[in-house]
Amino acid sequence: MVQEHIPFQLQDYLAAAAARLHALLSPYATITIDDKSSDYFSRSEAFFAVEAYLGASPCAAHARRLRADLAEGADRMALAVDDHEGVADDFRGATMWWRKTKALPHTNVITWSPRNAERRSYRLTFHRRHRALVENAYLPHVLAEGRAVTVRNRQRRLFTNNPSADWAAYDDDRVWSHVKLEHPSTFATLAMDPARKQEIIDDLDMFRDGKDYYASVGKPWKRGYLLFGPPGTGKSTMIAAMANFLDYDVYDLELTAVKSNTELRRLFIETTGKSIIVIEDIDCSIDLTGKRKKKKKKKNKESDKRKKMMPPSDDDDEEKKVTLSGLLNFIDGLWSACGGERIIIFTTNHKEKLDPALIRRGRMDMHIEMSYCRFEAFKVLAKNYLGVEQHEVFGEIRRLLEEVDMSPADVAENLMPRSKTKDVDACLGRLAKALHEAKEAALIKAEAAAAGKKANEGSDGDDDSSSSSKHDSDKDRKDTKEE
Ligand SMILES: Nc1ncnc2c1ncn2[C@@H]1O[C@H](COP(=O)(O)OP(=O)(O)OP(=O)(O)O)[C@@H](O)[C@H]1O
Repeated sequence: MVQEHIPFQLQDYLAAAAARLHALLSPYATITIDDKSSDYFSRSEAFFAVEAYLGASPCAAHARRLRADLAEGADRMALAVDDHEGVADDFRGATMWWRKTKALPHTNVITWSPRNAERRSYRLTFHRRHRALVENAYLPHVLAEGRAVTVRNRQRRLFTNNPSADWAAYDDDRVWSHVKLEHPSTFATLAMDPARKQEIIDDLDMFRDGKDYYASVGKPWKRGYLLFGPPGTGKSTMIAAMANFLDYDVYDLELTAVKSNTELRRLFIETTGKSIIVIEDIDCSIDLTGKRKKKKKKKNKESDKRKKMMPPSDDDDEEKKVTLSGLLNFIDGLWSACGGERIIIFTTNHKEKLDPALIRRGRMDMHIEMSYCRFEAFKVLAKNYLGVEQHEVFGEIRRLLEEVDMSPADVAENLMPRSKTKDVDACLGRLAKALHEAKEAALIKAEAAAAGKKANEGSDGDDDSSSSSKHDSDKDRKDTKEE
């Protein structure tokens, strides 16, 4: 055992002596960037930034040996300099030499994972007189460019939660599955009031660049948005536009598949930064009447006793279910513990059904109403679907959209060309016709409702008499009984 150590110690000693001698004589300096960060277990961000920078830099064109890798979900291969290959990069008249090295560990070191068996690093060599340039300008430039390349190559993902019963079926106990996020919606194609749209874009911009601001005011770096409005007004479309704008992943949380607050916690912990967590139709996903249920439970002591004698099951254990308070806890506390840069979005068609605690500012910071299509929103759709910004029927459509509530989804469907030869007149005419029909239908409905109300008022009077006659007959029966 001792004998085995000697050659390595000697090797290390000789290597260190040679390095000292080289440093004394050579006019060059070197900087080494390892693939493991100082805690050894996590990946070094600097290493991957250098890798991405060199792979995309024109200097890589001179490298003879490159490595291609297809990152998970990426569209095209990313190139990187291969092991033991060197490239020269020119920066403000100074030459920077990069070499990628790979070191095998000493054979008597036991590694816990094959991935840790090899250590790679990039070694940067430069003339000593460029030391300040390298430290103050070149390395920050490599880091910024490398990060930008990584973001450009990154394929965004749409995650959905696996039912907990399936978690054990995956090797790595995966709680989320994902597909590529390819929704084409952007703020340019989103039809809504332009001023409101700009407000949302500014808010997202502020959030994305607000790391230091959030830290300075002592708030976790997260933001909540509540999207509410009738069906087809673009709530899901807005989420996709936000994700595309921010370049974030989306976690679509199906709350009805989550059995307990514990599972909910696990799902949240496993989300990553730069992501949007979405709970659609929140009013249908969770029982917002937790308090009332508890009261009911207290009253029902008999059934509780019976339940205790049965084997425990998740289904009938109220405490184990996802509760409003579980959700509130998660929003408030948990994610400050699992890193920042997360957005949470709730959508609902019925804002009034939501518990005020769930949507108060601080939890849902911005409430965004997605409403029926008005003229400004229509203009966006007309431009997107038909490429027109002006037309003689615009005036008529404007008037109708002020009188009729039609969702952007319905307007878009009417504007959609039915053949490859885009017949603008036909599409706009179809929309105008649909709006006229909707207006008429609304009138008829209003008239029917008014007539119904009138009839009700009339029959209310009758009802009174019937209830009084019912009362009389009840009284008669009672009297008969007493007799
Ligand atoms: N504001 C909008 N801008 C552009 N397109 C829209 C808009 N609203 C709806 N659409 C179109 O209608 C379709 C349906 O809209 P979306 O699913 O976003 O509505 P939603 O409000 O989420 O509906 P639901 O409440 O039923 O889930 C979208 O695919 C899109 O083509």
